[in-house]
Amino acid sequence: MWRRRLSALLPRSPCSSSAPSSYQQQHRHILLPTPNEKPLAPILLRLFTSQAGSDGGRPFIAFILGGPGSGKGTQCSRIASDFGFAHVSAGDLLRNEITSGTDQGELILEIIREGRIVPSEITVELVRKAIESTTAKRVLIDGFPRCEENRVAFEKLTGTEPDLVVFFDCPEDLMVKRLLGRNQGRVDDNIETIKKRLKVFESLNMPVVNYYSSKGKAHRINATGSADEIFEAVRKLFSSLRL
Ligand SMILES: Nc1ncnc2c1ncn2[C@@H]1O[C@H](COP(=O)(O)OP(=O)(O)O)[C@@H](O)[C@H]1O
Ligand SMILES: O=c1ccn([C@@H]2O[C@H](COP(=O)(O)OP(=O)(O)O)[C@@H](O)[C@H]2O)c(=O)[nH]1
Ligand SMILES: [Mg+2]
Repeated sequence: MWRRRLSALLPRSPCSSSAPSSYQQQHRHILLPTPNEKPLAPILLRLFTSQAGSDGGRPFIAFILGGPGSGKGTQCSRIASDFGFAHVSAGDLLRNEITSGTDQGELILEIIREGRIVPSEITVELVRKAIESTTAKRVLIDGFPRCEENRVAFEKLTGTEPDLVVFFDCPEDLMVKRLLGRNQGRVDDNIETIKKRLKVFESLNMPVVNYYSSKGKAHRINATGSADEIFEAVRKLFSSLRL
């Protein structure tokens, strides 16, 4: 099921930026069913949980979403060590392509430098391979899908949907502050690129969160406290899963 041809499956609309409407900007939290830190659909969740991670089938898959600097990577490391998940960071997979100097590395660097979204053909393949090559029964996909086209491409290629989606909700000023203090020498952690990434987040990432919210799969976590405080909410959510 993982080996269908991706180019034939991609939807027509690419992941290009378009400005969010002022309604979307002002009401993005309302688009989520109920802002809370509890599972929105425990019954559905159990249903999916029982289908994943067993008998050589696919692992349990959790998409971890949120704006740049919302703390996805930080919380994923903690979930991985406390709940036995493999941590697949889409951004790290793309950066590995750059550092290993693959054919697509230059294109990826250019796109990341500009805060845009790498074509689905590239990212979905990297994510699929990472999921396939892990022996873990539970996998966190950190920072993917980044747009509706990514989501559709992933779901068609793999024939599967995530079992769980976590959305780290954080105000922009806090995300900017964290990114400017990240100090990892990233080409995209400068104020010009950060502004572009925030626009891309609102216009292209949020529709993915809203899509999964409408299906009762997305769980909003308030990402404003300390990393410890946020992880308390995360721990509650993951403890409630039947893994
Ligand atoms: N709750 C928090 N409070 C303060 N700083 C944080 C918190 N969570 C993460 N950070 C820091 O903010 C920066 C961005 O966090 P990171 O986990 O890389 O976010 P993301 O993967 O969403 O971009 C990092 O330097 C990280 O150490
Ligand atoms: O599925 C993905 C994940 C990342 N990126 C690119 O990689 C950058 C860094 O992503 P990462 O998730 O590492 O950034 P974070 O949100 O964690 O700061 C993004 O801005 C995009 O340019 C992408 O195109 N598709
Ligand atoms: Mg990250």
